Amino acid sequence: MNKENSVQNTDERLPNWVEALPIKWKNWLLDHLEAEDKSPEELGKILLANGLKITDEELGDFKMADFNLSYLIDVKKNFFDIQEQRIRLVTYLERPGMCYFEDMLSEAECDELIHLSEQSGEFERALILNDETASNEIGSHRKSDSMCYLHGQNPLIATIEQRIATLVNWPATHGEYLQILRYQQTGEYRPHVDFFSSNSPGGVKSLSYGGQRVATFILYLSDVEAGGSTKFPNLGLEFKPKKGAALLFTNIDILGRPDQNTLHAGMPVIDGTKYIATKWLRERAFEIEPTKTQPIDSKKLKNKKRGSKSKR
Ligand SMILES: O=C(O)CCC(=O)C(=O)O
Ligand SMILES: [Fe+2]
Repeated sequence: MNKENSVQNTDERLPNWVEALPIKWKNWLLDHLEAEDKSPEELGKILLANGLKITDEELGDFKMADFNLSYLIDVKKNFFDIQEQRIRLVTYLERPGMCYFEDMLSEAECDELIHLSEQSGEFERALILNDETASNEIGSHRKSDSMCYLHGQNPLIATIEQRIATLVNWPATHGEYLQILRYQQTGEYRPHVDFFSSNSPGGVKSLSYGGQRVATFILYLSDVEAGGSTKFPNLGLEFKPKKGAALLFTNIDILGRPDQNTLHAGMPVIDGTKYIATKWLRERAFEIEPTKTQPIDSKKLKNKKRGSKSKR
């Protein structure tokens, strides 16, 4: 085949990321699309495995079009050694993509994160997004306190963000600020989904900050005497909080569409206090202006930004 022609005749139905490929790789891909029974995504993976370098921005819709659990985690492996921590992959589900890890954080890290968060004096009643008004409000179906940390705000946060990023092969910048939640007795988060709807003012506003929440990563910072599990009613699955463990689940299906099967709840705490940290992975880099931030209010985040600069 004439290489020049093959480039000009690019099939309009091909995903956008094909256009971003260097000419040599693009020709290879077009040739193989004709000759083999493989999708562009499968061929794209072969290119990546063979040394193709492409920026995250260019890769954007490739990730979305081909998003599944194996994109984030090599589930053949039983453990991952990252930053002197041996993280054990205990169990996983293909669809929706879900992984349960133990020893994601050490006991000392869990204790330090709880201590730092309590000491900050920043815990406030957690808010929920009102899809219609696009504002964040107190709601009876979310009863917990929350606070959050900016990217790399202190060495512990930087370490945890980097560990998550390495584990799931997703840049730390492409995630929301790490949120800490505290549920006291009777605290709960009734069934909800974490993805945003593109049909509501609230969803559209949230999507404008870095795109969809492609996955949720929950770190369990404490054991809880009774109650407090994370329950997926459509899947018949329930995870009890275990100090240092973590749960990863994808919020979109393999075609990039929000997955209703990810409906989940933080069940009422019956005895004890439940602390978790949540990192939502976004399609793109996440950075929001202090005045637009959620759930902490603007003044606090401004002070935090000043504070974190002077401390560094
Ligand atoms: O508390 C839990 O186990 C789940 C938390 C949760 O779903 C959330 O913060 O979005
Ligand atoms: Fe959630």
